Amino acid sequence: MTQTEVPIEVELRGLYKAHYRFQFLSAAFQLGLFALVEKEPGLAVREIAGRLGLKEQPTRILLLGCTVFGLLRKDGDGYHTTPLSKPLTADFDEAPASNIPWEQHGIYRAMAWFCESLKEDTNIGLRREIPGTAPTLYGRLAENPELEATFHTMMSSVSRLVGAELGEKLDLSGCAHLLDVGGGTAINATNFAARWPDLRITIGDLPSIATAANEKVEKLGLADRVRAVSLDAFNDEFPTGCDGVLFAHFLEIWSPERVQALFAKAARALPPGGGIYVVTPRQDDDGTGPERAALLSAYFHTIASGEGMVYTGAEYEEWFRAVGIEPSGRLLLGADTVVITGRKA
Ligand SMILES: C[S@@+](CC[C@H](N)C(=O)[O-])C[C@H]1O[C@@H](n2cnc3c(N)ncnc32)[C@H](O)[C@@H]1O
Repeated sequence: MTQTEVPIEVELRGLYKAHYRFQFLSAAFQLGLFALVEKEPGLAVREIAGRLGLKEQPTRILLLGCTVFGLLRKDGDGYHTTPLSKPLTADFDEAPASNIPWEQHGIYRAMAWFCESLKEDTNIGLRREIPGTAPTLYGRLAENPELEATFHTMMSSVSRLVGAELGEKLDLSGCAHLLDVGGGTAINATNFAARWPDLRITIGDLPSIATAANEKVEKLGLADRVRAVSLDAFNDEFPTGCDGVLFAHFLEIWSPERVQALFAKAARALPPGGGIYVVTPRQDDDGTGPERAALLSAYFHTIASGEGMVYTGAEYEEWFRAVGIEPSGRLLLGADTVVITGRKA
């Protein structure tokens, strides 16, 4: 072992104690510790306890963990934020901060059912931990408005991260009317509408989301070109009249069979020459990464749907060909998102 190598026991501990790390992070964030210390650098234990409304010993425990994990720096008796915690001191509706409430309230307990979900080949985590009766997370969120708001705050912030780049880089010059399947609260649609002034967009999503999307689009004065309709992508045929179909952060939720059925539906709805655009987290064709593909795959399987995962570009392209769509390229966005494009022959 060289001087710089981490002993195997320590590396393993990082994995089997990972849940403690998250709880320090989450508790400090929920209590407003990072924002407080950013505003008043150098506060000592007793002052922090007073400001947070905690007793002194629990405060010491929290500060100890935050210091150990590099979230705070202790200088004399005073605490300071670090580059790691600074992004968590403001902009709570933006990533990375927006991820923490969702991980705490939506994911954390449910992911403890990962092994059972693998064995049963379905989303046991959702069934055991998220109240309601719907078989997928999206249906169950409609039964839990507070959690639904937490999810959409997180999802919108993630979409905004890649959305601006997507709006800039994806060439929709040949598209007159785009169908945005599972389009959510119109983040992508509003970016595209701004970039392509002649483009019309129809968002198809579940009823409560379509209503929220229309409210947003109206506020932005885009209602003449962007409309959301209630669409159950699996049980309804796609609206006709579109010459492009977008699936953004949607297909990885579902099984290969369902993805192929959606591609067949898209191919039926498109005219010859029509475009198809799949925006998805990237999995390398050789199945070795990246890390985000593994994390999201576990989430889709254990919680979101019990049937999806992050698929490779090669799989999507094979499924395109099976329904008469010719793959036309891959566009990388940020570190780990890809747009896979195709054209109906
Ligand atoms: C992960 S979000 C992606 C939202 C948006 N496309 C984006 O990139 O931000 C998945 C979306 O699929 C919608 N959805 C789930 N099941 C659906 C179904 N059966 N038909 C249509 N939309 C559905 C959800 O309501 C949610 O808005």
